Amino acid sequence: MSPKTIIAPSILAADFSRLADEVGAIEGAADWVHVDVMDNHFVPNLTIGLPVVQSLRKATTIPFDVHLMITDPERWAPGYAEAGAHNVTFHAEACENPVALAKTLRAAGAKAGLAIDRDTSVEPYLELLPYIDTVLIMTIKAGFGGQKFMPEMLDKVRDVRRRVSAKDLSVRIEVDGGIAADTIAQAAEAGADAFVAGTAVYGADDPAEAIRKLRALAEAALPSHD
Ligand SMILES: O=C(CO)[C@H](O)[C@H](O)COP(=O)(O)O
Repeated sequence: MSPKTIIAPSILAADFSRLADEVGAIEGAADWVHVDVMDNHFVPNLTIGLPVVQSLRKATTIPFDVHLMITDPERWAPGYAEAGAHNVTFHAEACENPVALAKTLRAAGAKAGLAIDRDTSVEPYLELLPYIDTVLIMTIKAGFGGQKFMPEMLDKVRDVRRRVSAKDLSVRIEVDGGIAADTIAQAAEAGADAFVAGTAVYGADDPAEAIRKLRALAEAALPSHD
């Protein structure tokens, strides 16, 4: 059975020279490792790509939650599924046919995620929910860690949660950007059940303890979706 709440630390805030150790520090505490892939086209920042993900996959048993902030996800996303990613999330703004790509990812053995950036309305994508496994709502503008959480993005979370409940769908609602001890409860109350946290985990003295605290705060605030 899947856990009620997913905490997914983002390695964007980790020390890239010691990635295997940084992932080791959250083993046993994190549900997923969130891997931010940026191409300096879709977003004005450049991080890591497939070779690093393939190597890091061998260093941990924690499922990978790959977030592709790239153009042309149709070309690259299947490779991450083949590399063993649990979820592969691509951006709605970068993809012409999200349902087709979701099918390809599922056929390659991964869950399919659809990400919605700050300036994109979620409304046109609600009808696609039956075809995807995770909706990732950006609570910042995609591209950089350490930004301030935008509570106004939570209306999108509420809209998705309403549709998921109304249609009795099995879709995770993930939030990403500025998630920390002082913001996670609001996101959980709005209906999120998966939480990406970079700075709040890797900026803490004890990343595993930071995850436990975030989980407790989220679960205390989580409404019942039954
Ligand atoms: O997708 C991202 C940036 O585009 C990161 O996952 C996100 O910013 C997490 O970092 P932080 O918790 O520090 O905000």
